[in-house]
Amino acid sequence: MAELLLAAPSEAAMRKYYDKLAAAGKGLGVKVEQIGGVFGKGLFADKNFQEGELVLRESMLVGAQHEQNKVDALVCSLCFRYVGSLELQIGRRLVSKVEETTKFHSNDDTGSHSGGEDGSDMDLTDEKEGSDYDGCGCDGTAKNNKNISRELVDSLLTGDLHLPDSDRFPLSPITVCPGGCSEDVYCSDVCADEAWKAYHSLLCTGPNSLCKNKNALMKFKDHARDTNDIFLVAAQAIAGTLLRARNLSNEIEGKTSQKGKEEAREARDSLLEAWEPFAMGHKKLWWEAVALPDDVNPSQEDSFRKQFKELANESLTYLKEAIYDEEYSSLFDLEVYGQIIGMFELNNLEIVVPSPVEDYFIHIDELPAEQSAEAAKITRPFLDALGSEYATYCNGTGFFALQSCVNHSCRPNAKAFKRDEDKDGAAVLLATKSIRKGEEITISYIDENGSLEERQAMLADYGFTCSCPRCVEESSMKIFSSRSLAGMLQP
Ligand SMILES: C[S@@+](CC[C@H](N)C(=O)[O-])C[C@H]1O[C@@H](n2cnc3c(N)ncnc32)[C@H](O)[C@@H]1O
Repeated sequence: MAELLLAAPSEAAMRKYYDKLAAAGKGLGVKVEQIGGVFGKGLFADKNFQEGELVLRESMLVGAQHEQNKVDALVCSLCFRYVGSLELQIGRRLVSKVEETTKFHSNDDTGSHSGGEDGSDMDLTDEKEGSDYDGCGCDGTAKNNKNISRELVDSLLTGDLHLPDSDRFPLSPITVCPGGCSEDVYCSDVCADEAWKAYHSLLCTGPNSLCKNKNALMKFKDHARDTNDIFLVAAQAIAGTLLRARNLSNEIEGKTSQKGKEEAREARDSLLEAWEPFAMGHKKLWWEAVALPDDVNPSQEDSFRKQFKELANESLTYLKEAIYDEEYSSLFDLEVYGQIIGMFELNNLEIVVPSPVEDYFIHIDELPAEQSAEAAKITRPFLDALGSEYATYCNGTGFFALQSCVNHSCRPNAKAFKRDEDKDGAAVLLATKSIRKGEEITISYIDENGSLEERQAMLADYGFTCSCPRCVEESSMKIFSSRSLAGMLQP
């Protein structure tokens, strides 16, 4: 049965799936076509696009914010929109800094802040001469930061301190997880409900979770956080497929009363249908897809790949303990797990959502001089305490049905670009030149300004040798010129 999940989909199945997406209004004006050869399938224009026009805006199928980014940005777990308030976003970031400072300067007498009575002209920092982070063992970027008191940070967290003009940057109030876990928050009931139905009901560690072994689930999550958070995205794919397959089976069961063999066939058909979005993605086993880092000796390649396989096996063992379902056992096959993660490795999109915190400080800076100076009396200490990290964005990784079909070109006609209205985790592509109906839509996975050799080296990390028209032209020019040179050198 696992072989069925691992098999490449037929062209007819592929066409049916992408036509279904088009009928559902996904990717208006584009279509997926089989190209063949090294290119596999690609995304094509189904109408003419002008330069600068939106080509694609698509929500992710599965995805997660990077674990280490969670303190920098509190976002909806489903759509990645910032939530809460600006004060909360800033306060959360500063808590960890205060903790770091307390840890490393626990013997310092930094005192409490000395503010004016009304708070309007107070010096909000706890800065002490020479008390910057220098030499405290924090990371390099923190060296520019200035200290701030825990009380002030708390006033941001509790909402007691309202920053000037922050209401111009409203964020959606936090919607908590319906399962009662504190790991995931949402921007609305709609997102909370969608995530719950799509995968979270099985991956929630809260009291209402449908996971049968929360202890194992917690171990699975800890393992992913300690090793590679791509496992968390893979778990969404497995849990989502499982939930969809169960629902489809229930629907069929409702229509028929046949038992035995028929039931087994229903389970298989439901699983294959539920697996469809992942069946379509370009895949390779993860431990075979990861590029060999420069610092690993090629003679060690086998053991390097074995370690990745072992890591995937550990992760899958925990996940199995947590949510295994005998009826859909093939979903928990190591090769299937390896293919899912490999698919993310080859197709994933790094998601970046610009921060309202950055927009806010820019806004304060750009206010008329007097207003800006007045506001800065309150905001400057927070900006100083945040240091260069004030502009840190939300980032994560996601898998998208249509965007994952876009091939690379060193002479692309589109680019991934977030417009002002794209303050979420959607994938957005804009045309960088006019694109005619029927033309393939391509983006550059790398900085395409380098030489042929530089580009090929960068693309080696993506696991393929580029065969785009520019590379083909430049390679043949190179062959031609080296042949001419050889001819000239011949006696
Ligand atoms: C994100 S996927 C693009 C969709 C893919 N062609 C498919 O069939 O699903 C990236 C993979 O497409 C292939 N590919 C994309 N651009 C290519 C290029 N310029 N030259 C050769 N292969 C390319 C490589 O196999 C690469 O790993």
